[in-house]
Amino acid sequence: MDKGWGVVVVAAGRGTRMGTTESKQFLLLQDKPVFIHTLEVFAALDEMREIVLVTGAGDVERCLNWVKEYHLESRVRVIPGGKERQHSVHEGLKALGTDWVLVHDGVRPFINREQISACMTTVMSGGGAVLAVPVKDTIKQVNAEGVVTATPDRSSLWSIQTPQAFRLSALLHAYESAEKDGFLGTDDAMLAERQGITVKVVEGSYTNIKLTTPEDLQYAAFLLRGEK
Ligand SMILES: Nc1ccn([C@@H]2O[C@H](COP(=O)(O)OP(=O)(O)OP(=O)(O)O)[C@@H](O)[C@H]2O)c(=O)n1
Ligand SMILES: C[C@](O)(CO)[C@H](O)COP(=O)(O)O
Repeated sequence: MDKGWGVVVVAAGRGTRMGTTESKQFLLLQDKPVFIHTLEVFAALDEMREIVLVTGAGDVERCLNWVKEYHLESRVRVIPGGKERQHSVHEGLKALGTDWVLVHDGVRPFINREQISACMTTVMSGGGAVLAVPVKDTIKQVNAEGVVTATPDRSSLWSIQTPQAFRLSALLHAYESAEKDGFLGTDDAMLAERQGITVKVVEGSYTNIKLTTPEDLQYAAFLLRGEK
């Protein structure tokens, strides 16, 4: 029997680039913590059998309190993460018992049901599926002296987002292999690609931003006024 879908929502980072005292996943947008906005999107999907929130060891308790405050306790488990995003995702994957998994950044609160469904549909035809948008700027490779060394063809460049969808067993294997080899990637697909897994992009939206630097907060507030 198919054990369905689970999602790992990672929210164990420190948000160094945001520069706020409070970690960015706990900042309030319209009086609600960023990660709660994110969780609510997944919790509203009936097909999401398991939802695991991964947060800092010292934040588990307050996350559980928020989860209760927003009536998500029957849907969401909270576990501690690790030093890097990859370690946090790995902990989340180990906590799941589903056949399929989505990995999503807790600090991407503008994900929507249609984009999640598109990733789920795509991955079920094989390999992996990641939400992404074509890059809009010209991209240049620049060396340590600030000199341009290459201008890659923009038509083949995509900016990669989350969710990233896989068969759980395949992604777990990729994570174990990366750990054994001491390989650290910046997204989940990189680890799958190392295993020869074909990863497809699913065209998403430029509004599925990752809250990373301070100006993202103003844009997020603007988006929220229009969307929610
Ligand atoms: N050890 C870590 C590091 C990151 N993340 C999560 O991974 C997502 C994307 O990471 P990023 O934007 O880099 O978050 P931070 O690591 O918090 O930011 P920074 O690199 O600026 O410190 C975030 O939801 C973040 O909480 C995590 O769960 N565990
Ligand atoms: C996974 C990710 O959000 C895809 O864009 C991104 O790679 C996370 O990277 P970061 O270095 O943790 O910001």
